[in-house]
Amino acid sequence: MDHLGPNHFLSLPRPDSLSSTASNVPDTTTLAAHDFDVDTRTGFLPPQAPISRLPATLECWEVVLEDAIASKLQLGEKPDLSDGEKKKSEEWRERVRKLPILSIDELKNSEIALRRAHQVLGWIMHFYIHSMPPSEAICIPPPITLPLLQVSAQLQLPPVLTYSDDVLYNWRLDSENPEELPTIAALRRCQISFTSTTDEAEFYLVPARMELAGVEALELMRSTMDEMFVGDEIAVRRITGYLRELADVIQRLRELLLSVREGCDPHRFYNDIRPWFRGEDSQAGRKWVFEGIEQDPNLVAPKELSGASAGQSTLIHALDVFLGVNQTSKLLKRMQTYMPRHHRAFLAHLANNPRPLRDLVFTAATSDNGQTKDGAALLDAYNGAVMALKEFRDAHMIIVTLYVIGPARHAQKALQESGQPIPTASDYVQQAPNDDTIGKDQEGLKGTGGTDLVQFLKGVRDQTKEAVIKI
Ligand code: HEM
Repeated sequence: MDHLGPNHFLSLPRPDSLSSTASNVPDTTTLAAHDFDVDTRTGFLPPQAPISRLPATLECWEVVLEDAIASKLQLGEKPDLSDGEKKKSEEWRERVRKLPILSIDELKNSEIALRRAHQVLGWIMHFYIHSMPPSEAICIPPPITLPLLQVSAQLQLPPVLTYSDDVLYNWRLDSENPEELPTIAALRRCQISFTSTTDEAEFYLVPARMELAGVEALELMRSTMDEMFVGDEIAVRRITGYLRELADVIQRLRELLLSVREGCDPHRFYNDIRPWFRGEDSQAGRKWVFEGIEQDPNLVAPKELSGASAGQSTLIHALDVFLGVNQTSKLLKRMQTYMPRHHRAFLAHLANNPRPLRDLVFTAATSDNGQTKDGAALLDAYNGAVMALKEFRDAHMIIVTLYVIGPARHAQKALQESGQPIPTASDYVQQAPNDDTIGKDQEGLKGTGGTDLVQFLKGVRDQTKEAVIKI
């Protein structure tokens, strides 16, 4: 934490979130709610490289994670695992079970150390679960259960790898200078990965670069909101300009998204990388049992755990909220609970804007019993930004087809030919039980063509398009 200024809110002593009503504890939560942990230069990414080591007393977590990476643990579901690989993986899991149960008290004063602990413990847990043979029950041992659940409670995050663990706080710079800000060009290395491949690193770095490109969008949102406060004719003209710029930024986000094809091979991604960060809800009903949870009466067993997804990127949700796109998918909403709480607060702040952009556009475009020139230009700029977001989602569907649906069909065909059981659609999309958008029909969920995933993404894309204002 040394590199953050002493007045940065993340440097202040943090209250124990489980006992924040104590009168002698400084309440920094209000302060945090004002700051939102959004940097004017780096947006939702932290301005300085995340720490890469926990305090010395927790070193054994770092070491056991390093071991997993160095020994190239394989997915337990791989059909062609050698006896040596199986043994190596069982021995590593044995080491995890024998770890001491360590206290997290030392971390409680540092948001940044807590983040690293969530990341390291989450990564160990995913290695543990997904290196197991698929026939075994999933029991997470107490040395992981207790600190992971305690750290997660402090951060108000679910005890599972999230987008913040694998993207927001998972990069490093080549520079020796800890003050150096990340740039799109400089983001070339991640901190932790399952496979140590450049494909996996690119899968994390592409969205990180998008977060940086999105800083301009956040700035445009802020300027727009300032102008909306004024609300006169000049403000309308300025907002028109900002919305045109916003459409360009979204267009750049689209190009960056498509650039994932340059560094990440779709079949390697689908077969070797993606299975590692599956959550409990993509495990065909295999429950995750958190052993030892009863040892801490403050802990509660999580109800549902989805794997990490860029769907948890606050930036994309912020674009929806700002433009007034009415997203009704419960899955999309649920993804917000996987975001850092300050970023969730940022979304809530945007959503509670007393002067919604759409209202202004509608009023300006319909005033004077007809379209004024300025009103018509604003309407055009607004619709342009909405359509840019729709085109971003079209591009995202191309990526999902290339990286998930295509390889899934390929794998399914190979399985059919080999006579083995066919996977369910839960392999393709994180399920939200009773979600309004996906898989109402359980038969549909059992389909193997990824149709539910397509329906979900199409639904979100179509709702974006519906935000276009027609007068
Ligand atoms: C190879 C790259 C990618 C793949 C394979 C992929 C796959 C998926 C999948 C399967 C979903 C459905 C929900 C889930 O299972 O999590 C999803 C949703 C989503 N992804 Fe991606 N994704 C990729 C890259 C990205 C990037 C770089 C971003 C932007 C930072 C992004 C943003 C989203 C968003 C916002 C959603 C929620 C649906 C929406 O708002 O349109 N994805 N993605």
